[in-house]
Amino acid sequence: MSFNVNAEIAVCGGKLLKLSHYSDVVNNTMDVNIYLPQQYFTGSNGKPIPSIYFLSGLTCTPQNASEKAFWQLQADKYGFTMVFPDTSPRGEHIPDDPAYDFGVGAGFYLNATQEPYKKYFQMYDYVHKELPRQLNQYFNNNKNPKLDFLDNVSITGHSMGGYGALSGYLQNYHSKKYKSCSAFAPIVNPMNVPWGQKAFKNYLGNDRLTWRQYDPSELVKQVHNYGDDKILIHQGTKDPFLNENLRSNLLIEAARGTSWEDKIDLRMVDGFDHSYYFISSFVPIHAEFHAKHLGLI
Ligand SMILES: N[C@@H](CCC(=O)N[C@@H](CS)C(=O)NCC(=O)O)C(=O)O
Repeated sequence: MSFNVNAEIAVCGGKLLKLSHYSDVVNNTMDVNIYLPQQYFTGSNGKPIPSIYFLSGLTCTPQNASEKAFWQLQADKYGFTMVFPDTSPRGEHIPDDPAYDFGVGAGFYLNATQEPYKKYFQMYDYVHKELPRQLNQYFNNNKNPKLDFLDNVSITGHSMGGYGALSGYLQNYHSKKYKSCSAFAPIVNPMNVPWGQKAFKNYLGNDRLTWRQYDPSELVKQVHNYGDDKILIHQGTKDPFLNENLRSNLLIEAARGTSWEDKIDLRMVDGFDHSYYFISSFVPIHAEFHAKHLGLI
């Protein structure tokens, strides 16, 4: 398994690598950006450098967050690597939809079971399994890890990617795959909102039972929080998608009476919209939250 280095860009104290590689699970070439913090170059006291995976929202490539979220300053401050995966496979041959909310740029971080999507849209296995394995192999040659992509890792994301982070964290909660999870303006209950219903119906079929394995508001009822773990969420009050598609209060309601009650720290922030102006404003708080769980502070 190998990566092509398409660009190596000096940012803050480290380097942003724009990579592409072949994914066997999505049967396609995938782009991914990695920010290596300054500690990678100056030394991290012999400890492997942990990673945070940032899952982006609808229409995004790995570039949006790399250019506009300002994670790099935080990565240098605490000493973690950032991984920015793409939101779907891309290319003329990838089944798409005329609208921005489905198909290319809208993989919804799940494993499609329906034609014609299932051959390529296996984004759950890609993000949570194959990509970390391939990164480990490429950067560490499977020994003496200098960069930790597998064990001491956390996950976050925005909008569709916020849902992807919550869903992936909860689905892998019992194996402690992720040390912590946060989200910016996530779709918290995809089964019950238009963006999610369109995606789940087309990728997973009409049987709503199969949708539940991915829905954060269902997963909080199924997955027991045995470790007093908290999830951090920021949501802007002037987000144009809040009332129809994001509906963050539904997660709080779903968690009521479960082991996640009072464990979801939803912070409604006055006047913020859905954009990277909003995301970048709260990245420092999320960075500190994850840095604590990754043992960096
Ligand atoms: N108005 C957007 C709707 C989609 C959207 O707002 N996407 C968010 C994620 S859900 C985003 O991050 N867009 C790219 C950006 O702001 O850089 C479009 O049609 O492109």
